[in-house]
Amino acid sequence: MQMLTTLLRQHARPRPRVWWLLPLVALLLLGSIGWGAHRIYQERELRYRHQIEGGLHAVNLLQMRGLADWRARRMAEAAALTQDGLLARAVAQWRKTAAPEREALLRERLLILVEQARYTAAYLVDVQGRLLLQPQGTAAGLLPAPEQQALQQALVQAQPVVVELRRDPAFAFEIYGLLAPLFDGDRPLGAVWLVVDARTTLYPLLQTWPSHSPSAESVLVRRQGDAAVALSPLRLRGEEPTALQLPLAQHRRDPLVQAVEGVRGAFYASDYREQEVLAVASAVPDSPWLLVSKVDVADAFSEAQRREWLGLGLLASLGLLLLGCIAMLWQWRAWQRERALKGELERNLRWLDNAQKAAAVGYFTYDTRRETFVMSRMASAIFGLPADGRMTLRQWMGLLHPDEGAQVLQIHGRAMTERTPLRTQYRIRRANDRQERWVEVWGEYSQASAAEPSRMTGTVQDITERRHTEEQLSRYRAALEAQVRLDPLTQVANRLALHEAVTHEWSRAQREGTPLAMVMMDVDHFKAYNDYYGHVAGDQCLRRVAEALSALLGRAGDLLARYGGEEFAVLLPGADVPAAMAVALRLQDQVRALALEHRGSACSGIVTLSMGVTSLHPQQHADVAGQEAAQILFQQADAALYTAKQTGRNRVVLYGADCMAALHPSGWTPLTPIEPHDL
Ligand SMILES: Nc1nc2c(ncn2[C@@H]2O[C@H](COP(=O)(O)OP(=O)(O)OP(=O)(O)O)[C@@H](O)[C@H]2O)c(=O)[nH]1
Repeated sequence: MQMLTTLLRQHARPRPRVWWLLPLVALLLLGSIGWGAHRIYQERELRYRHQIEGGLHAVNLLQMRGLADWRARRMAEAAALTQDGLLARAVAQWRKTAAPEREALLRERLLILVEQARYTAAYLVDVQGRLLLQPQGTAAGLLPAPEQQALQQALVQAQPVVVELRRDPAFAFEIYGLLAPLFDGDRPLGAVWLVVDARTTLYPLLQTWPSHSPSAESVLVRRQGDAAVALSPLRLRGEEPTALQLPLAQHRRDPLVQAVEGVRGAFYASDYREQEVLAVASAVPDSPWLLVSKVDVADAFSEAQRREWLGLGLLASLGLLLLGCIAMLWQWRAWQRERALKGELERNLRWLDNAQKAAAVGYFTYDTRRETFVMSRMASAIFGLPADGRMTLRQWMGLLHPDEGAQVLQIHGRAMTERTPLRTQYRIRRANDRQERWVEVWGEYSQASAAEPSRMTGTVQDITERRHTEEQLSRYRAALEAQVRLDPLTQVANRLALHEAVTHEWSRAQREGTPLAMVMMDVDHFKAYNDYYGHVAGDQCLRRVAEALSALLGRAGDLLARYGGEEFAVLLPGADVPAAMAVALRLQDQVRALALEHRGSACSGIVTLSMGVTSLHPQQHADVAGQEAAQILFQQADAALYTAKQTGRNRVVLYGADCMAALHPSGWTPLTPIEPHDL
């Protein structure tokens, strides 16, 4: 116990106040979330950078390789021309004798070069750089200065020489030139000048980008004195390719200048538009050119982010789709479960309804706070209400039978206050047809908690038919009871009724201290009557005697009974000996007054009675109980009757000691009591 108290005290002790720690914890939490978000942002940015730099590097490398391959292929084609002995002999012969068929042959050869190898132009030139032939016919004029220089170099080196990309007034576009020298043995014959349009063959190599970024482009750049000369195909700007000349000293931060200055790989710079760009620079093998691929930083990042968002969006969409599918599946299963439950509930309700109908029992709940009944269909039908299952307290009170309304309310009120089960039957007037019906209500009040309203749940049963049957049964039983105590011939009480009355009246006599008298009587010579007049007449005689006797007895409590055969007895509560004798004599006179002829009688010509009279007083028989008193009364009256018979009949004898001696000469013997089943 002590331990419990200690524990309770510990439990009840106020806890330390830590509320001031909460803002600190919240601040720390916020700080760590912010720091985490910053770290994630930094990591993401770094990842973007690596991703973009890697992508740009790959593009630059691919384009540079494309350029190198392209140049190598052109050089190989030019070398093949130099080594073509047939071509050299044909040129030598044509130069010796300019026959038209030889010229046509050479023109054909030049045409094949233009069409198959996709050169813009192909010229045959002599060793001085004079233009001799082209696919369309003879040509006139001199090689431009750079090509002239390249021709001399080619003739000296006996191998093709490239004239790098440049602008020439004779062409409307940047050109790339090749001079393939021709020799007849060791004797130089001239050369084939191959002209390439950079726009159609070279620039497309720089325009292959995996991105739609508008600022992404690749530029060819080379040093020319103190300037960087750049050729940009201007991939997506819809403009003519431009050639830029950037003085090195003025554009130090420009990516093209930096590339010319020797920077390689990926680097960040600011271009001629003052935009921050990411650039990758690499040298094109076997050429003075550098390839610079660049993209605006903002543009590249937004594109990478867009790609990531696209991926994320795709993932999120897939996730949502999956969630949607799961939700639909869950919903479908819930719907299936609900449908099964509903089915089962409906089956149960139907079963309950049928059971209620079969038993004519309805159930209800009464809410004491709302003063409303919620009932089953059967209960509504019993009260004669619509099947919506609702009934207010006022409605219910209106249905109660006016004779019992107050009593029913009292019974309900008591059950509610004392929380005792309610078992009651009362009458109602049905709401729909105002028919009077009996109902039996069983209910119990309950209350889940103090906050909840108390409610009564119970059953109501229409017992009208049962009540009617019970009433009929009780009437029938009462009639049967009466029949059991009635003599069928004379319609007066029988021996059983007499015995019950004697016991009952003796108890009353004892209570009230009053006497109780008995007169026993017997029709004289009745055997002779039967013998003379027949049994039917005998029955009739007995009926007339009984009628006469009952007509005389008018006092409440006086009882005439047929004791057996032609014997009658009269019980006289409150009668002492004189009063009993007076009644007996009057009875005798009454029968005599009938003057029923009796030719067989030895004592008179009419029907007469012999009577024995006795009266007991509780004062003299204080300890005698009902059964015993009845025995004494019957015995004494019978003894007196016996004496009356013995002494000549047609007389009244009062019981006395001599009567008993006469009745039982060998001594007194108590009479056996008469029980109802003896009848
Ligand atoms: N008709 C008719 N006769 C009955 C009835 N009950 C008894 N008896 C007859 O009543 C007669 C009674 O005869 P007893 O007991 O010899 O007596 P008694 O002939 O009246 O002679 P005492 O009583 O000595 O005067 C019998 O013959 C019975 O058959 C009855 O209900 N109807």
